[in-house]
Amino acid sequence: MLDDTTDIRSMLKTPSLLREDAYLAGNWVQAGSGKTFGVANPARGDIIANVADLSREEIAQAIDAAHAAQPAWAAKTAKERAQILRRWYDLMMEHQEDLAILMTAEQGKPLTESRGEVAYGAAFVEWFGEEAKRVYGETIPGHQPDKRLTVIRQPIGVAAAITPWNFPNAMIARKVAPALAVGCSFVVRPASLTPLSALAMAALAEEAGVPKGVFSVLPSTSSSEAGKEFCENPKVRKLTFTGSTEVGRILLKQAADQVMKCSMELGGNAPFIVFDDADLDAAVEGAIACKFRNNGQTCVCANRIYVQDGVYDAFAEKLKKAVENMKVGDGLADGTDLGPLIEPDALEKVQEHLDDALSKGATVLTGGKPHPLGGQFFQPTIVTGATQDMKVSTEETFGPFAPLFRFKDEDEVIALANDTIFGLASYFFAKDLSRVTKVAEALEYGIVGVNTGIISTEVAPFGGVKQSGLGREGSKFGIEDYVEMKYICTSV
Ligand SMILES: NC(=O)C1=CN([C@@H]2O[C@H](COP(=O)(O)OP(=O)(O)OC[C@H]3O[C@@H](n4cnc5c(N)ncnc54)[C@H](OP(=O)(O)O)[C@@H]3O)[C@@H](O)[C@H]2O)C=CC1
Ligand SMILES: O=C(O)[C@H](O)CS(=O)(=O)O
Repeated sequence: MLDDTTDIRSMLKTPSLLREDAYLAGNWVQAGSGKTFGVANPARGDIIANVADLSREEIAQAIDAAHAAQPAWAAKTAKERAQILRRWYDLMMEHQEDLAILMTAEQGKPLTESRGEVAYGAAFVEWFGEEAKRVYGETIPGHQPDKRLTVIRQPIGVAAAITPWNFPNAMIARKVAPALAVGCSFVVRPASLTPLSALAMAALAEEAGVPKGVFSVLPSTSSSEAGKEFCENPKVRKLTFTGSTEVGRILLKQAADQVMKCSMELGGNAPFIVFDDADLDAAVEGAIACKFRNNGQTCVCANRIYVQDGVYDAFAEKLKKAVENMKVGDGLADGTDLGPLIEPDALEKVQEHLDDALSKGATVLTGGKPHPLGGQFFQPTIVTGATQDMKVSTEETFGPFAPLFRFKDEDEVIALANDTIFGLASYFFAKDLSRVTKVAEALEYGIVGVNTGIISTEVAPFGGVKQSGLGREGSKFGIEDYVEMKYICTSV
């Protein structure tokens, strides 16, 4: 374990961005119970902050405030809301370094990735500030001479969000930005492992002029209590969740009682396919980016790597060389490519998938055990001889584990790739135009990366099919989940 416990606050240009109070109805408050919970640095093990641990009653107070503040926020013009969102974007980018340091300190990803995530999250705020001004309606030719038909789109009301630890800024920004853009109010309960990024975002939103009550960040250790309040409180009109499919199911069941509008960004199990006509160097570059971003802790990362027989050995050798060049270490240290896993359970999951693969005939090509740094560090690992009966074929590893599968032809690999309950992201590398067209159409996924391992951008619709989710986030489509369509039939 690294023993450097440099105080994170001293690393910040604006130390006040490290907030330990909750942001509730426009006020910075401690929990009424006085309870707090520790936020650990996954690389060093030390506690870097003690954050207010709100009760369900306090979460309900934030919902009341959001409900009271929403009409005035919606009554602002789209341009007025857009200007505040633009100011928020500018502030996030002005404080990018501090937000990145806070993110690496609480989540572990390398500082370079944290900087990228801050810019990615801010880009949603910028994008939806612009989209705010384009929430158009329609007129429809009347069905009778005296009828005038119009369709308008209005903000749905109070939106409530539960977000994961792996992208503690962008997963909130991807939700709060469209919500505020159209005139909704928004409350979020961030993952208890990573509340600091969310609280820093709130501090900048407050500075940007988001009115009191319109946006609340509600840290708590009882995620189930927060989820129940969000699903059962009649003032909440919309639930948006990013996290595992398992928890998504729980929330959907809870939300059913109120027939609540839900957006679900859930788990994945991405296939990454290398055909024999692929540019192998590009495929290796794509595999590194896709598999090892955030140390493999992303829902869109390659979970299964399928390589056509003719290029299997060449690809494996090239990938091995690239992986062995990656530096494992503290995300705050220069040159780190791979940080720690978020918590001990995550390391155990990687070990479990590795052990299962080895027990079923796989062979370690590189890595294959916890890293000498100890703690939550694990060696980036490649195994060959992976087969469809292994756990990694049905479960998300969420770590630096790359299993290589062989395949013979297109039909075989499409069947293998689609053989999962998930359908979020998929990737393949090939040159033949006919093959690219056919395979992209045949993959049962919400997202297909062709000759690239990174697909994430605010301008495109992000989301899954099958049990990877409901709805889309980002792009012009992302705003739909925060408006209700109203049909007006006027007799003249
Ligand atoms: N499709 C997508 O865009 C994404 C999907 N994911 C998926 O999420 C998983 C990893 O993230 P992880 O955070 O561990 O996922 P979890 O689903 O365990 O947690 C996600 C969030 O839900 C909260 N939560 C857990 N149980 C409940 C409950 N019963 N009611 C309400 N909230 C609850 C957690 O709180 P706490 O942890 O504080 O207890 C956390 O804030 C992977 O499967 C990954 O693929 C992650 C990110 C993006
Ligand atoms: O949680 C995730 O894994 C993110 O949705 C991935 S991305 O949007 O950063 O690609």
